[in-house]
Amino acid sequence: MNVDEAARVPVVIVGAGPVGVTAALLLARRGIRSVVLERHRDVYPLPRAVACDDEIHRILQAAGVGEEFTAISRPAGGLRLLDARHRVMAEFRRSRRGRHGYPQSSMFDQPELERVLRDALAKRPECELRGGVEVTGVGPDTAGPVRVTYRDDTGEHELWAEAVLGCDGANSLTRDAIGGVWEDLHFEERWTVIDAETTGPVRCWEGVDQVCDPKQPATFMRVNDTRYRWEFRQREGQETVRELVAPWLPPSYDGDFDVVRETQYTFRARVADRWRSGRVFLLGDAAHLTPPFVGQGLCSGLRDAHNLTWKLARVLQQGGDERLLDTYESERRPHARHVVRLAVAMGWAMTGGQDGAAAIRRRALAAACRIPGLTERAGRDLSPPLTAGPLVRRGVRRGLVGTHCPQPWVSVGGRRTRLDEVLGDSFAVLTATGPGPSLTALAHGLGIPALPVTDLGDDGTLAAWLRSGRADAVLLRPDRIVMDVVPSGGRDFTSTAAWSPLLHTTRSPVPSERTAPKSLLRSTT
Ligand SMILES: O=C(O)/C=C/c1cccc(O)c1
Repeated sequence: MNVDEAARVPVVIVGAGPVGVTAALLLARRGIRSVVLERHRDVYPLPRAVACDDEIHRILQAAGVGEEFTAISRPAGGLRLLDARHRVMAEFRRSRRGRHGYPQSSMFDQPELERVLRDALAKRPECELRGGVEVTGVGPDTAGPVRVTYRDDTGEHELWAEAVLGCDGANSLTRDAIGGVWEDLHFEERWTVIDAETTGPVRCWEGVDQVCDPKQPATFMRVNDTRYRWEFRQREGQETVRELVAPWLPPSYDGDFDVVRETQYTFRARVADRWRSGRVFLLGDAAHLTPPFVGQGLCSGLRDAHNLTWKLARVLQQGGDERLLDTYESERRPHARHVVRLAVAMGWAMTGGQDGAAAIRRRALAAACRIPGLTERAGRDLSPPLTAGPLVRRGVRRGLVGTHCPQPWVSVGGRRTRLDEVLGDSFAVLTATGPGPSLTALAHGLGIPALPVTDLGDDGTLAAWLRSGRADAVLLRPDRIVMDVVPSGGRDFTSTAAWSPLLHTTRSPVPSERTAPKSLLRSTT
């Protein structure tokens, strides 16, 4: 293999959409350089994704743009299912303060989010964005660096990367390059998506409405002060935009109403059958396509970026165990598949059948949604715990393992901040009371903080959370997912022997931007 040394780069990211740029930022904050290759020269100006959940806001915090995202987003009230006459059948309320420390659901304009991400990228010396280029080849993936070829105005070029992240969307060239094919989860419908600006009195609430009318299923939401999104399943002899949106406007409304975008989409439910070949990975729409009915398409992509980047950084920079990389697909694929299936189920509730049985099913759904607590549980389950694996050590009880640690505000050294800022970007142990000698030794050996939650000055969230999982301590991964627990009354983690080899590295870590404060690391000695 003839590798041009001047063209070597640790990571090539194909695609500068939100997933690709977030991945670049997350790698940069761990000191990993990347080149991002993008077809368009600038941010694509039209709206697409409009919603995300609090886990995603926390990921954006990890990427360094949490506050910027707060500034361009607004908390959303939740999701309602309406019948054909727009009467509320069920309501899934979202809190303004979710477990991740942010509103459980937020609305935003995708070009604004992309601008925030690109501005952050431009400030990173570790990242280089090459816009206006067409990627022409990835791989083949053999031992050693992966060749990526691309074309621009000046001709053909190549890069040699330690790893390639294919964030190149539904028609991914990277997916083809690794021989990935779609698994079809059986949903395919043509919908019209309308984004409009108006200062008129649009009939709406603070969340998303799904109109469960098999004759004309529709989605509606307010995105910001003057921007609205409608989605309608296409039907024979479709009406004009003004006819379609008429039920949301006063009769004979003749004020301002500007259609920012009207487009036809085929909503599909698909998951790629493989997400990785050697050091080539698929993320975002290259790996999964989610109908938009639960607002999770982009969320899944950003979860991919968060899941993969800490593992990749550990392998590339610290000589971490290659088996860490196997866990990307084994953790993310079932999770994304679950979310796609949820979206399909929602689509079914909105569109499924016009016969008597379908009407009864819809009434049963509405009745079920009135059972106290059910809608909250349904809301939480949008992002299920990770399935068990080498980095998710689940024993007999499911408990906290595979779930996220909540992120309350904490006070450390007189400074009030969010928990993740204190824990840093590495592993961490949280204990209900002071860590005993064996946990102290373990944390010290791994160079990670071991913190009694009683020292963190939060509002009791963390202690209550540990109690709820009957855990005396948890081992948190860098993505803040619980990897293992010390059960109440136990002395040690349930399966240290199984996971500890995966945590050891052959090189000392390059300090990440969010290294836990020295004072906290000292508390383990
Ligand atoms: O479940 C929620 O809070 C939001 C759901 C959502 C968001 C955006 C678009 C949708 O069709 C659903």
